[in-house]
Parts: sequence; C-alpha cells; structure tokens
Amino acid sequence: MTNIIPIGNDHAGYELKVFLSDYLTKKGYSIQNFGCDSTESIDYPDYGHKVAKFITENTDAKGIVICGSGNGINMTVNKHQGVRSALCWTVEIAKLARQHNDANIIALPARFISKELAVEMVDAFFNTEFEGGRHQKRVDKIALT
Ligand SMILES: O=C(CO)[C@H](O)[C@H](O)[C@H](O)COP(=O)(O)O
Repeated sequence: MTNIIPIGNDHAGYELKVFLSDYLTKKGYSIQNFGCDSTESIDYPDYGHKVAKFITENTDAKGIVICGSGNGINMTVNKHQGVRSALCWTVEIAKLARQHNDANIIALPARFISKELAVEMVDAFFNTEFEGGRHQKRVDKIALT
C-alpha cells in the first residue's frame, strides 16, 4: 500500500497544488509532484499524463489533478486504462466518487472552489472506501476490453 500521493496541475492549479501539498505533507503523506511549478501558462496534458502513468503503475495509489475548470486535466487522465478520475466540486460528490465509482484520481477546478473546500473534498476522497457490491460490476464495465 503506497503512502505516495501523485499530484499534477497546470498554471491555473499551481497555487492550490502548493496549498494541498503542504496540507497533506503535514498529515503524513508523501507527495510526488508531477505538476508545473509556476503560474506561467503551460498545457495541462503535459502534466496530467504523468499522474495517470503513476496511477497505472501503482494500482493501489490515489492521486490529485488540478486545472482551472478541472475538465481538461480530468479528460487527460481518463484516457489511461485503469484510471477513474472524478471531477469534484462538493464534499458529497467526492465521497460518492469513492463509494460508487472507486475513483483513483480526484480532479479539482481551482478557479471555482475555495482552498477550504478543496481540503474538505480531498479529506473525504482519501478517507472514503469503495462500497463494492452492485457498484463493482458497473465499475468493471467502464473499462474497454
Ligand atoms: O480545463 C481546462 C482547460 O480545458 C483548464 O481550466 C485550464 O486550466 C484552462 O483552460 C487554462 O486557461 P488559460 O486561459 O490558458 O489560463
């Protein structure tokens, strides 16, 4: 079971990445930074793919991706087989992403949420278990065979 959280972001997500990385480090997690490290404009796929690659190579890991709306980087990581990334904007959505979808990446829209809400969602995401049961066969059907 890895204690490493891979995190990736574009320029719009840079400040929230720093904030969340500090928060999670203080909580005892190890952060692996795959994001850009400034607010200089860059392209989110160049960073999102790196997080997705980590998740596909570490199947028990869960990660975080961040861009302005959350959509672009969420679309990017979901191109990878085995990645189930959920765009989240409420704590309940973050919990459901784990309980029902067994999401392994949380995608955050940095330009539309507060840092406090981001922390609450990340806490919910990393502390909620997949429920299995009826949800397992649905999750199994997501993957292209
Ligand atoms: O989802 C996105 C793009 O589809 C992200 O929100 C990007 O962060 C956003 O597009 C960046 O916009 P910018 O005007 O280039 O800063």
